Amino acid sequence: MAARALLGEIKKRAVSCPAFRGHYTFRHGSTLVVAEHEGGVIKPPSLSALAAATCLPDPDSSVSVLLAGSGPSLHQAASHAASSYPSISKVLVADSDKFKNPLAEPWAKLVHLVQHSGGYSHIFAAANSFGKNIMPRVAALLDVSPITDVTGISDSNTFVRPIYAGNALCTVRYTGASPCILTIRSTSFPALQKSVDSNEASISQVDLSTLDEDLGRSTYISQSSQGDERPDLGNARVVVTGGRALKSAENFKLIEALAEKLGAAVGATRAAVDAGYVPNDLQVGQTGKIVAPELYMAFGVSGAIQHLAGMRDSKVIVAVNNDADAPIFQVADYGLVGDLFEVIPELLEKLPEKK
Ligand SMILES: Cc1cc2nc3c(=O)[nH]c(=O)nc-3n(C[C@H](O)[C@H](O)[C@H](O)COP(=O)(O)OP(=O)(O)OC[C@H]3O[C@@H](n4cnc5c(N)ncnc54)[C@H](O)[C@@H]3O)c2cc1C
Repeated sequence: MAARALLGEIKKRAVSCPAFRGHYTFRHGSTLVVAEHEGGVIKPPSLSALAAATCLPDPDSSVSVLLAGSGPSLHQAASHAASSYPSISKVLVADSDKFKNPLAEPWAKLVHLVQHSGGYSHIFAAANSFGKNIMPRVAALLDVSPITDVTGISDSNTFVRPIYAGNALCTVRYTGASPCILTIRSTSFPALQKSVDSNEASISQVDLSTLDEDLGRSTYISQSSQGDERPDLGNARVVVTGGRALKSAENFKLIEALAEKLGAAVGATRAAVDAGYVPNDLQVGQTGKIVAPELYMAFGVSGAIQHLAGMRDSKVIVAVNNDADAPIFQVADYGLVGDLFEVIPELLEKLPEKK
């Protein structure tokens, strides 16, 4: 590629990637994205990891995506990925019951196997429960140090990640051996969009004949999550969160009723989770989920630093608290000093019925 065209291509990538913070440097290699799928499509957090992978400023690099599991939905997801996203050059499919559930041991061995044959320079996954479960084990098997929770990419070896519960951003340079393993904060990289142009990435089956038979000691038992009628907390456009002030699981139903009316996901503080009002998969914060919805409504939430770490990137924050000095008001765009037991019933009464 002529130098001018090459530079143009790199600039184009930089412009299309909002989290690209860097200079135009070169790398040589290819990238693997370990992705989750559901219902025949790649899940949104993995699409964010794919978007991040396209931010690496090397026009000659290729992005492969690894999908694993079994059944028709795996193959549907592979065809969909291969035809919908021009930035994907190859889809690798590992079809086996061993990967039906996201258990870290078999998945890590799979990624290790794929890395062995592909020699990727970078391996990406979302920093959600899937990526956080699998990638540290992959890094240990490959004897490299992972960089977690990346929010920005400066160049192919330099990344930005939050520290001190999101109160500071740290720029880190990876100087270890290949591959560079990264987990990506999905809220910092808008999910890769489907293209109207048709794409024909190749689809290949991963040869599992050399996969280690000993796939670890963990056994999958079951998975429970919020009902299908509610949007997923990590990707919802609106989140309604309740804190300790709700006082009981029974009262927390007020938050659920409001979320229902707004078509929102329900969130909770750790204090509300610890008190048993709601299960811990609803916790937002440093040790819970990181969310960045268009609207975040917090009721009876003090705004502890560990909670803010999980929601401060929300576009509009609304807080209702009966203490005018509550720290949540420092990050809120709209604040109401009031009693949530009066405010929520009034909102429920005045908001129109969900269509
Ligand atoms: C290592 C570590 C990790 C943590 N991780 C997380 C995390 O991921 N997520 C998280 O949320 N926390 C986390 N925490 C806990 C965090 O420090 C706080 O304790 C927690 O967020 C407080 O929850 P809260 O706001 O519901 O409760 P409180 O701090 O008790 O606040 C309740 C608020 O409700 C208001 N209030 C009371 N009654 C009413 C009423 N009737 N109407 C309106 N307002 C009312 C009060 O004024 C108060 O501001 C972590 C702590 C540690 C040490």
